[in-house]
Amino acid sequence: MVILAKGDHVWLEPKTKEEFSVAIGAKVKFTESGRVLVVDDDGKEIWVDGKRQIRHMHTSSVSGVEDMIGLGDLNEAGILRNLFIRYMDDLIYTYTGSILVAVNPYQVLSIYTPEIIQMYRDKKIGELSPHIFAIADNSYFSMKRYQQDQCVIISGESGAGKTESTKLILQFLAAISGQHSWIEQQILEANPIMEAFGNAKTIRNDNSSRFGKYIDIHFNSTGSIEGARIDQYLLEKSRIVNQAPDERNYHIFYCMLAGMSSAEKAQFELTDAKNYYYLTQGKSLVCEGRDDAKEYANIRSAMKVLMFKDNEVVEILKILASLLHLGNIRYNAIQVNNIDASEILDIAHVKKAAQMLGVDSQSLIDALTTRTIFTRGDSVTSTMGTAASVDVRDAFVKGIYGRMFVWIVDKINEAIYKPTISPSHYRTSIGVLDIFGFENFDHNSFEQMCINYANENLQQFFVQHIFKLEQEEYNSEGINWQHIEFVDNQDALDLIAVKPMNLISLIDEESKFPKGTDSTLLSKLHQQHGNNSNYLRAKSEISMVFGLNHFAGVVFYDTRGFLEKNRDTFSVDLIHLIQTSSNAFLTDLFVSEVTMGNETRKRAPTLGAQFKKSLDSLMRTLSSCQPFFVRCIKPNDYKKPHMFDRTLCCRQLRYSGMMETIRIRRAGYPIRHLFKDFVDRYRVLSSGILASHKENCREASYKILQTVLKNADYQLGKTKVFLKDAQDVFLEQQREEVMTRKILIIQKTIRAWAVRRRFVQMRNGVIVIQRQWRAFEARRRYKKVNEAWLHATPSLVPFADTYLQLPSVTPQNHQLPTPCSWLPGTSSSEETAHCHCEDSVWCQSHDCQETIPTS
Ligand SMILES: Nc1ncnc2c1ncn2[C@@H]1O[C@H](COP(=O)(O)OP(=O)(O)OP(=O)(O)O)[C@@H](O)[C@H]1O
Repeated sequence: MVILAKGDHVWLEPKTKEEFSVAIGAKVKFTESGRVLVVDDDGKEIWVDGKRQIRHMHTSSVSGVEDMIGLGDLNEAGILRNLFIRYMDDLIYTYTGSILVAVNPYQVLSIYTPEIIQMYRDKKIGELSPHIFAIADNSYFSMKRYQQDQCVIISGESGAGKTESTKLILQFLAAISGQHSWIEQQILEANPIMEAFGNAKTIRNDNSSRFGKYIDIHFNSTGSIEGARIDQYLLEKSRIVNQAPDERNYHIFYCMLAGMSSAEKAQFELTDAKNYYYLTQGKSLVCEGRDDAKEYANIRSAMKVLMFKDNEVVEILKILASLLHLGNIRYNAIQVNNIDASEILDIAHVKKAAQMLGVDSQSLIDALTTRTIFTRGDSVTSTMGTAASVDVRDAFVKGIYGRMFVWIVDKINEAIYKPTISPSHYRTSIGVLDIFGFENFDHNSFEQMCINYANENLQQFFVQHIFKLEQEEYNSEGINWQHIEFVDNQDALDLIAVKPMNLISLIDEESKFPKGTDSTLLSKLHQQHGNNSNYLRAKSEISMVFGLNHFAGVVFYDTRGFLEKNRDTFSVDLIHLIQTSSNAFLTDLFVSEVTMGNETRKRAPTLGAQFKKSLDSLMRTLSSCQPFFVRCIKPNDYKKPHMFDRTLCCRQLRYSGMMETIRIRRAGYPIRHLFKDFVDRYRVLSSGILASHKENCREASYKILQTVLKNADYQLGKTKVFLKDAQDVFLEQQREEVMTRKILIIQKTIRAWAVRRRFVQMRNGVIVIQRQWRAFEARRRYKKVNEAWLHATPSLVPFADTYLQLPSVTPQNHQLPTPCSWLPGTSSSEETAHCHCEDSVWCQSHDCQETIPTS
């Protein structure tokens, strides 16, 4: 066990090694033989004996640092603790090199005021405390200075604060770049619209974005905003027809029903939210802290700012209303010619939906309850059971909403995107990517695979960038870095989407194959990739699951529903129905399908292919930019301030790829000290080295390294010493040993000095007491003798001459003998002092021969 003293900070290894358990920080409260009492960071008191691993905490981890690259304990535990102690002090932002880690405060902090925006203007990263504004400012500064496009990649899991961070960056850029122009206003106003149609209340986040987005802000040569462009990715469509308990559908539905006037509601034949099946499955109609009616007014005014025409808004509302009416359709199971079929009992909802969609009610009923199959030019119509009918209806609704969402984003882009006038038109941009983080749920489906594929791409991009940064530092310091290796995830990417017969292409192929099912897909995947180390087969043969070894861990995907989700199309009957629609807005949404006719399934690009295409384009854009990374961390699942769930945070840190930064640094020379700091800290290890300001620090550092590490694999750059972890640990140990020895000498000397000083004080005190006491005694005796003499002499005087041969003495001329030299008022610096009194009578009565110590 390490030697510990009260007040020492230590790392306490977890008792059991679970996936996300890491060492916790603790402070020694009490020590006794063989065990110590510590108080850990959660406030728990624990007795630790030799059985539990405990190690010293690096001084940098004790009170936290603003840039975690400077942490001596640059590992998960160190990072976690650093974030924890800062978070508890409301310091939600921390750097890891150039990466900003933002922990969601779940409270409004006064750190985003206009004054703070001004404060962060033209400041380098690290000049002020870490802040999202510092990232925004640096991207703006780099863009202007290097005339290069920039991007900020914001990632994190749901509720971690990505959308808030995106908004803050936009707010900062609008504030510092512009003159409060119309275009800035339009860009900022795009957000409420996108949030209304793409955000919803989930159990993790009351305002969860259910799509990914990339907002590219364009600047002119003077650095003013001249436009923007928004790309959206993978809207969660299943939410429109299905909500988990305590969750809501997209905000727009509730806002619309809460904010519409009665006349407007009557126009769309709408009532209250509680009356719609699509809005009530989660049994959560309201969202705490959100005023849906007020939001509706904001959305409408934002739509005005973004040039949505009144009739377009009406068409959107009409479509939304039609979806709600479609959701209320109930099916009844029946048999037609002994075949399962379904019928719609209450056709009032159908009528309302048909009216809004501009189609004939009976055609709508037919499209929702029957299916047409085309074989060799012939068509056969068959009935559908209730389950199939519900699926068709839901697919219809999802298809309409999904396309309308794309239309709305396009409409926003129409207002805010200004195409370049000529090839010589100067334009640079800052893109902000707010994208779903890595997902691994109990049940993962096709969407999770796409999301995780996107994250694999971003991880690859991130790792390459970080590695590049490392290389840049090594180059600028003149360090040889050739042998540094880093783990990249190219194999996983190859498996998912790059190499021939990759997963996405196999899924695509099977989606287009008429007899393709989820089972046939799974057996093809097994067959093709069964031997790939990144591909995992489920243990049970009947399981519909396969696993992928992602950079952040293994995820198992359930293939049930894969093909249907990937096809992302709906029945030919519905396409035909739309073709007949008098609602131009609706037919416009389906223009590509309508022109494709019966070939939809074969020719329409699948969801996987679309996603891959847009992701490839995104990656190309990002690759041409100078990137900044913001990793948002959700501190707890309860949306509460000052609550830090270590396991949850550890998982996010691992998934965020931050550990990869650490791994890359570890592969090289992770520990760097400026020469000056190195000399000041380790000069005790080599004799004859003075304080840094009196030395040539590079030479002094080399001398120290030679003394302690001899010719080990360390390097000296131009300004820093580059060390391996183990070397740093060894140096620290050596320093501790030397310091312990020196401290012992200092302690010994100080203790001896203190004891000696106390002894001398006491001895001097004793002498004073002795002296005073003896003086007092002497004076008392003298007085007694004197009095006795005075009494005795008058009675003896008459007989003096006759009987006694005494000198003639009278009371009048009587003189006292002189006191001894050691009486008060006399002093001597000699070792011993003797009485020098000449009066023998007096001296004998005072033991004048006694030796008196004087020091
Ligand atoms: N910097 C912040 N200051 C105050 N509150 C914040 C901050 N960041 C996030 N929050 C709070 O956390 C909530 C969730 O944040 P946000 O919507 O940005 O998460 P997200 O990562 O975008 O989630 P999702 O992926 O579900 O969209 C916000 O509604 C807000 O209440």
